[in-house]
Amino acid sequence: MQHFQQSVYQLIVETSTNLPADVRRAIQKAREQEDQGTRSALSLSTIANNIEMAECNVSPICQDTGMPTFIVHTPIGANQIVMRKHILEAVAQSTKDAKLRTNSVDSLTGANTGDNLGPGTPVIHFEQWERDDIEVKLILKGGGCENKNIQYSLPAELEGVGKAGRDLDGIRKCIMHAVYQAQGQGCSAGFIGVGIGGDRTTGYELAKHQLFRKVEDVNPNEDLAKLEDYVMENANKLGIGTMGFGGQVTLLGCKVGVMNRLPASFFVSVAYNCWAFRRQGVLIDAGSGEITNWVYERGSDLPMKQDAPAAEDSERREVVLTAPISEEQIRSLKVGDIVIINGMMHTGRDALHKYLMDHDSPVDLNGGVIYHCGPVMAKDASGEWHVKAAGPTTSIREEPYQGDIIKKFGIRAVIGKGGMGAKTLAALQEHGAVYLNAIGGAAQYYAECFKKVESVDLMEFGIPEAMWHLQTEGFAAIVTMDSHGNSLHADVEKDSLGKLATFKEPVFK
Ligand SMILES: O=C(O)C[C@H](O)C(=O)O
Ligand code: SF4
Repeated sequence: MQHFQQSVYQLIVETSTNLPADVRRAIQKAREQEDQGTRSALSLSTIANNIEMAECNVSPICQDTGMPTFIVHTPIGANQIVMRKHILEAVAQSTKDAKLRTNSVDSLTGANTGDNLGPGTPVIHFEQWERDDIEVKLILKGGGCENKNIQYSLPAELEGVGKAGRDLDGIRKCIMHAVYQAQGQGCSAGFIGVGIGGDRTTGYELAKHQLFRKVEDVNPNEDLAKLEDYVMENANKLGIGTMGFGGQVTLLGCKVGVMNRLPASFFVSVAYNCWAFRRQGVLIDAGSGEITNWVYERGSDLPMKQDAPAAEDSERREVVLTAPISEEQIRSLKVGDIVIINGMMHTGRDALHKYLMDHDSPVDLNGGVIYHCGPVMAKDASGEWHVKAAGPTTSIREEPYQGDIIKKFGIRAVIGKGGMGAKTLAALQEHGAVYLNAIGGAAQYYAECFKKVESVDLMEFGIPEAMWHLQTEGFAAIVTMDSHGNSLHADVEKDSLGKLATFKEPVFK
């Protein structure tokens, strides 16, 4: 077992930096289905580029490397205590090497352990099997899509689709609703794992286990196979599209599992996974600890097709802005414009927004740009910081604070993903600011725009939550909420709710 730790390390690096071939094929297919030249199609091209960049840079596809969750099958009699120790060491090492973000945070104090180890993290499940080798599977599921998981207790009355009973048709309605409620916030197009039955805990566990199925497999249960096909065909009619920009492809995969339940309970649990569907596995020789095979076809076998330059779209304006930005420049922007940002950008997410409510900002934010982002950073030998992965985080979490902070500090642009709510929209209008949607998960693509790390404040919040001051060049994002009261997110949500309602009539009797 000399090489076991190194094998697990290799698995972590591969999972974080190289999407497997079945996931790549699903994304490739989505690109073929999406209308060319639309916002969703352009975003899918960026996603495809980002996948290639991550593989080439051996750096995280998305900065949120999620909750590392291992499922380990061992031969009878194998020493699981030693294996656990090696897995923890491999996790700490890959964090140190910036292959994983420092993602383990004390829930009460907010302190980041800095090595991804702590109570409950990582998650390791051991199971024995009657084979001589070891199998280690790993999923890195990010927090943003985890927040879009949902559990239904049937019977229920659901927005859009109405009554959902304790039968296959009720389950169908739950799944359609689950895709709708995620909107673009979990970085659609996504994959869903569904668990029918169990209790609240095992239902979710079953749902997550479905994510380990290969994208192209067929459910052995005929009813569930039909349900999966139905969802794959119809969820895309909701029109949510990539990142919630509207479009033809909203869902890339649907896998449903079933287990028994208690007479009183009927749970339908849905695990939503973003397009950055990072899961891989290895078979390991129990004697040497060396990898003998990969469980999922590796991504390197299927390069993502690169696009010819996108066709000119006369409807879409491209505006270059250098921070600090004036109110006049902002007022001239409208939903749909592409903005290219140069100059200084400041990261800020959950801890910073709460902090700024009753503290001064460490730097002048007048005319400034706030980026909802928790990057992966690495320090070189000379002590200089470098951005290793830096896509946007889900902005809606800052909704309680954002409007007040924009006005208090004179911020002109907020960049994030998934959109924000009515309070922020009103503040954008009142103060003269915009919300720009960046492409979630495109962490390598955006990291390249940060030419220099100027400085950092509030490091006591930990690397992802600190306020990084970044010299930026050519950061492209789309205006999805402008200073005239328009919100693409509100429009897509309303439109998709209307579409959801068309799935109200029974299908499985
Ligand atoms: O934590 C992050 O950086 C992103 C998160 O996964 C999100 O989708 O909001
Ligand atoms: S930012 Fe998007 S792609 Fe990255 S983990 Fe979160 S949901 Fe997934």
